[in-house]
Amino acid sequence: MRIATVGSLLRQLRCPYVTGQCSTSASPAVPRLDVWKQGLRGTASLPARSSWHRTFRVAVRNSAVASGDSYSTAELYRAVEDHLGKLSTAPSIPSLEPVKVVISGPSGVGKDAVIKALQASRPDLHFVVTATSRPKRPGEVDGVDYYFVSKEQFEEWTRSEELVEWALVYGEYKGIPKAQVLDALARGTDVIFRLDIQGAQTVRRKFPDAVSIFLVAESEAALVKRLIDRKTEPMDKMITRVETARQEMQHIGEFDYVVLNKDGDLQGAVQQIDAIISAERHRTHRIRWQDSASNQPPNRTSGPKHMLEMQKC
Ligand SMILES: Nc1ncnc2c1ncn2[C@@H]1O[C@H](COP(=O)(O)OP(=O)(O)OP(=O)(O)O)[C@@H](O)[C@H]1O
Repeated sequence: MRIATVGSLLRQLRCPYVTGQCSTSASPAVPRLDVWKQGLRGTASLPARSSWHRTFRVAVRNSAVASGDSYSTAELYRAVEDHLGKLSTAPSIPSLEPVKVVISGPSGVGKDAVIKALQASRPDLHFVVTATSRPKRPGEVDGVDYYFVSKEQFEEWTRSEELVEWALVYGEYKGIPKAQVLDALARGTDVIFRLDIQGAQTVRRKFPDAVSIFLVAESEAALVKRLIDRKTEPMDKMITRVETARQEMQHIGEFDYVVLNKDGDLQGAVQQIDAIISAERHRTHRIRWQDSASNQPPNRTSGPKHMLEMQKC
């Protein structure tokens, strides 16, 4: 039996030096290259369903020997490096650009409820804490649900441009302090914004790559029932909210996704939002390639000359 190293075999099998026949086998599971060169016959089997550099087996036979031989993983790994140059151990995904997610929808649809439930299941996300001048509702915690600040303090922040966005909504200020957002993004943490329609428009203008989700109830009637049950608004304010909600529904088309927050199925809405965030996290344009100024994956196609030659056969 005549045994060659994989490297030397492949060198011998290079197509330009082959005299005689060069063909791939008919079996799609194990493409095979049969080569005759003078007195030597070589067979390279390339298992197609596994990572070829780990399982690549080469049996070399001269015309007198019927069976092949196999090599250890380390030998094969070395042979592959021999052939293609040093294999890179750099991570395939160096790092990912964090996702900015805007969750919006009409008043009473359940933005706060959804975000609270999402917080419990996704502690890895940064949930932007909005600052507001409205009074605290029972059960709300300063710094957790909102930063509750005075109108004077809020106006001072707007003057010193310390807010990503802000608005006067139903006579109260609401806005997002800048520092927490920039800090989270710098740490590579995904950021979730909870915003009304107006705020969502501003944030999308400032962060055009933000992913926006519009939350809806199953009907206008269901939305009003939620507002009534919440017992936080007097009748005149509630009517204003419902009127505004009608106008806000016209903006659905500006958003990337719509999620139904069905009555009694808060978790269903949370799961859908979770799935959207996960999918968005895996978009290829979020990969930050560190070894290229153009943010492109490194080019590793220059090495495998023999493989390319084999494919040409
Ligand atoms: N899927 C649901 N099923 C039943 N009730 C819900 C659901 N989602 C939210 N709610 C209830 O509806 C009411 C309104 O929800 P929430 O306060 O979260 O709305 P919101 O969109 O944040 O409103 P606003 O913009 O006015 O602050 C709350 O009492 C909440 O508990």
